[in-house]
Amino acid sequence: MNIGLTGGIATGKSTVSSMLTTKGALLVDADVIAREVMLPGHPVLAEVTAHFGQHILLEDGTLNRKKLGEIIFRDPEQREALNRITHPAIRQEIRDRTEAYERDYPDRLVVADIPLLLEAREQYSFLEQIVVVYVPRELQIRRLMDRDALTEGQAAARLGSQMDIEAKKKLADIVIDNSGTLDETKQQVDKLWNRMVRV
Ligand SMILES: CC(C)(COP(=O)(O)OP(=O)(O)OC[C@H]1O[C@@H](n2cnc3c(N)ncnc32)[C@H](O)[C@@H]1O)[C@@H](O)C(=O)NCCC(=O)NCCS
Ligand SMILES: Nc1ncnc2c1ncn2[C@@H]1O[C@H](COP(=O)(O)OP(=O)(O)OP(=O)(O)O)[C@@H](O)[C@H]1O
Repeated sequence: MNIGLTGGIATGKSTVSSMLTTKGALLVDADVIAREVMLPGHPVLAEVTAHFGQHILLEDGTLNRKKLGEIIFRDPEQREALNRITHPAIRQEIRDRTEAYERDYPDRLVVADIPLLLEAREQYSFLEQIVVVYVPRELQIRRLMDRDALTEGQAAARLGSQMDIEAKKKLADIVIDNSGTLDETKQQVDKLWNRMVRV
């Protein structure tokens, strides 16, 4: 039993996924996997460095995330190049971990938190229900600016790197509206839980 949890940048996926894990769900987090493939020694980081150059590394050989982010959030061609290198490995790992959890824990709900799920829906056909965590664009920009101390321009560039949140909402099986209080979001999460998990 699984769900794919998605939304736009800073719409509240982590907030919702932690509410679900508190209730007993198992989490597969695409951002965590994306960080793992960028660790020194991983072949994906080697390929990224071969494409972008040594200057995207810090002196200790780890990825300079700020620098790579500055390149790929403003240049669509470079972003696509990065996606072509990183996404196949990230997707495979998400699928392997989701299926392993389902096999080992058949009674638990497995939540795969994947920011770019709907940008590549056909690659994620193993996910049963798509849950979109939604807030209107203006609130998304404001929360992103506050959380990551970004200017409005930087925040808008990040939003522009992803499918629009209104389009994602239309593709959802289930929508969680996170524009209210955390308590209001929690109530929707409880409802989703009761619908998915037979206790
Ligand atoms: C570019 C990188 C180094 C920037 O790192 P940084 O620490 O600043 O951001 P972080 O990794 O926390 O990502 C924050 C959010 O940005 C968005 N985002 C990240 N990469 C992308 C991308 N290629 N396209 C669109 N949005 C993206 C996601 O919503 C993500 O949740 C990093 O995001 C990265 O390695 N991206 C490539 C892998 C990827 O696509 N990850 C996202 C989904 S699996
Ligand atoms: N209902 C809410 N009310 C107020 N602030 C909220 C609410 N939900 C989330 N936030 C805040 O908004 C920001 C974005 O939330 P969160 O980090 O969960 O988003 P995300 O979708 O996981 O982001 P990313 O795409 O970058 O991984 C955080 O600073 C979080 O504390």
